[in-house]
Amino acid sequence: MIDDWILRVEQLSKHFGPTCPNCHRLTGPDTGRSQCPRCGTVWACVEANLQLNAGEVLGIVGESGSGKSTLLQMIYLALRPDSGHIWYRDNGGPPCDLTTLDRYEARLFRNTKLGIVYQRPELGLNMRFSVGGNVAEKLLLAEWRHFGRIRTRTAELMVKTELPPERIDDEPPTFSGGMLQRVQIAKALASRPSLLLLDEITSGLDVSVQARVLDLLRRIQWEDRITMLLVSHDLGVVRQLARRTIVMKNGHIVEAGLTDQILEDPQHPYTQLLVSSAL
Ligand SMILES: Nc1ncnc2c1ncn2[C@@H]1O[C@H](COP(=O)(O)OP(=O)(O)OP(=O)(O)O)[C@@H](O)[C@H]1O
Repeated sequence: MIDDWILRVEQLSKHFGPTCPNCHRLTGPDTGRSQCPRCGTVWACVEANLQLNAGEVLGIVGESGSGKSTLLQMIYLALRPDSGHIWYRDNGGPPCDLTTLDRYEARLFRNTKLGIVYQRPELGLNMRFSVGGNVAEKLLLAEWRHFGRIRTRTAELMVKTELPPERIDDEPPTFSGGMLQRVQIAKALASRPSLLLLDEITSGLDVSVQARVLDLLRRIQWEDRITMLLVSHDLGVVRQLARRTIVMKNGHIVEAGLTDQILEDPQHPYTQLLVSSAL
């Protein structure tokens, strides 16, 4: 099981700004800052390491600005890291460093092997396309060419994500908030990705709607054994899905371990604060 990894992130870093010799001393969890007060550089993600095993859900928690989305966007190959590696392997095959892919290879990888769902549906969906059009967009980018098969796959995905298939030609603005998240999930799953990235997908939803989306993800994970990376500022959400969790603060991973253990016996003072505020 230990060796059953599909994604391994090594020393991954990203900053925004010019940098100066004081940056490292003046930023990070000990200082409570991500932004260097001398030169203004934001250290969004610093030397992050993580491993995702096939079929598991890994949670990433941390306050706003701690670097969760930056880390996710680098893994989604939408943001180039400054340094570090993102190793990927299929079924125990030879590892490939995704940071070495050119733009065309990265786009194809993203469209075939990865799916992403955002907090804001307009980031994941084309709001002027119908549900069918959105799923077709993803599948065409993954090099599906047969219209009939695309249509059948869309109807299948709508059933899977508990959307009425007769609404296949309706546009996103006519759906409710919870339904929009399910449309995003349908689109993200279209090409049967190996890894599903979830960025604050239940934030802003009513508690009952949130519970239904989380139930759906739990069922999908159980049925398809799909590997998921779940980003949330809410430990309560992560606890429901993720067996392991990493905690980020000011661009750094400050704690990692089994979610239950983190909740019961948090080690880092910041995690202790997170846990006490979640209780
Ligand atoms: N393109 C950018 N240019 C400059 N700074 C950026 C850019 N993208 C992110 N940042 C900064 O990097 C830091 C980490 O941001 P990030 O969005 O990764 O945090 P987060 O933990 O996902 O927060 P949130 O939950 O609010 O999205 C923040 O200080 C943010 O302002």
